[in-house]
Amino acid sequence: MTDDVVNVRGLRKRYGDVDAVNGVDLDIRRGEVFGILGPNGAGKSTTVEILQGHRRRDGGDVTVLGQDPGRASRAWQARVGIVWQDESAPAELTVAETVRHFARYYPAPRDPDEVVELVGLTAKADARTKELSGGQRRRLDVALGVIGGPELLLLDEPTTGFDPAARRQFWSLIRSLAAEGTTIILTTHYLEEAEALADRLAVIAAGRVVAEGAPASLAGRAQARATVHWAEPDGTARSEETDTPTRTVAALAARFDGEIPELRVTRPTLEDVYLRLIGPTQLTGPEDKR
Ligand SMILES: Nc1ncnc2c1ncn2[C@@H]1O[C@H](COP(=O)(O)OP(=O)(O)OP(=O)(O)O)[C@@H](O)[C@H]1O
Repeated sequence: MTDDVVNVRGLRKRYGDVDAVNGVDLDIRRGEVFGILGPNGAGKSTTVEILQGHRRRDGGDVTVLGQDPGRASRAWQARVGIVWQDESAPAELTVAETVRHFARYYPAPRDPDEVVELVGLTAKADARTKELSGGQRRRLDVALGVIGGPELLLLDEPTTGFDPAARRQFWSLIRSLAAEGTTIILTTHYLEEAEALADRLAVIAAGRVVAEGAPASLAGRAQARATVHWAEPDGTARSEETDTPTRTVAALAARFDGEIPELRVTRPTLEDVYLRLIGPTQLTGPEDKR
């Protein structure tokens, strides 16, 4: 018996002559925060839409919470929460009214006041949704995604347009949902966000998974050589790639007889490995999306 919430094998989706998803495999475990990265047009949103049953696939096998999303029941739909890009709540209702309104669609909803509190909108509970800032509106979208008490929450680029403080607050919201046992799948273009939140990541490029793993070890990152940087007494910047940075630093410390000027030891960042994975052809610019 597997404890996977999502199993995808050979997923394919074609729009006209565009292979949007071209053989994606994914296994996502219960309770995991799973990040999907990839350049514009890579097939991330299409994949997430298929997982939610919003879009039909052209090929492959997909199981989400034990069912095929293409043929899922209403009861199954209540177990999957979703936060789309550019969601819009009814403009004239207040935050509290909107959340209570959406709660009625679910057989076993969470407490609306508790959900408003969870997303940090208690102070805005009586504000009309049209009076909310972009970040506050996004929090309301998340509230609507979780009001049904989903086992699986799908978030497509949830923090686009957030200021840095709002993004941090959103991260703690995601962490508290994960701590409650919700499985979370999110797409993002923010590598820092992927690194902060995801237990595992998949990088999708041109409709395929090109790498998968924990952020710290993705694409051999954990085994990558370190680079030791320092400055010579005349100010010349120097660096050396090495498998044994401690030994290099010790040798430098002996040579400098104490503090090593401008000493830094670096390893490839997630952005370094990501850019290498997606390859130069993906860096020519964002393609037209729809
Ligand atoms: N409804 C549609 N009709 C036709 N083509 C589409 C449609 N939706 C997506 N596509 C195309 O499918 C490909 C994958 O799009 P998708 O939205 O899944 O990418 P994405 O990885 O989510 O991109 P982004 O990071 O820009 O949101 C793109 O080439 C896009 O132009």
